[in-house]
Amino acid sequence: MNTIKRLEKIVAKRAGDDPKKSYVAKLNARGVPQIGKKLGEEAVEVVIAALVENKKALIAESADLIFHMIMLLEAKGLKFEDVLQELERREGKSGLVEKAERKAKEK
Ligand SMILES: N=c1c2ncn([C@@H]3O[C@H](COP(=O)(O)OP(=O)(O)OP(=O)(O)O)[C@@H](O)[C@H]3O)c2ncn1[C@@H]1O[C@H](COP(=O)(O)O)[C@@H](O)[C@H]1O
Repeated sequence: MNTIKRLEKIVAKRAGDDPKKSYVAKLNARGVPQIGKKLGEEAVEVVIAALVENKKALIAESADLIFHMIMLLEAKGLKFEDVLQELERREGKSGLVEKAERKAKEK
């Protein structure tokens, strides 16, 4: 089983545990708005690490970001696999082409 899947299992298992004993349980108990807030903070920390810190810091902040993304997806009944499927669906289509098509539809 890969790392993401193992982590998802842990997050799902811990979600309803005692908030005093588990970070996942504690944040999960605060609901989607707080998980989302934390995710946003971690995204900012990734950008700061990329701009002014070293590669080790960027890796650590990226891990925090992905971990909290997994928590948010779990809270919404989704899996990382759902995101991977969307990325796979987009494979082979340039972002520039996709945007042009979307803009044309909006007209
Ligand atoms: N991968 C992670 C993981 N990554 C990051 N974090 C926590 O996410 C938080 C990141 O927030 P910050 O960097 O802002 O640090 P903070 O201490 O919260 O800072 P402030 O909020 O005080 O500003 C820290 O508390 C980290 O410990 C994680 N907590 C848990 N996991 C995984 O989840 C499992 C279950 O954890 P528990 O639920 O705590 O048992 C663990 O075994 C790990 O596998």
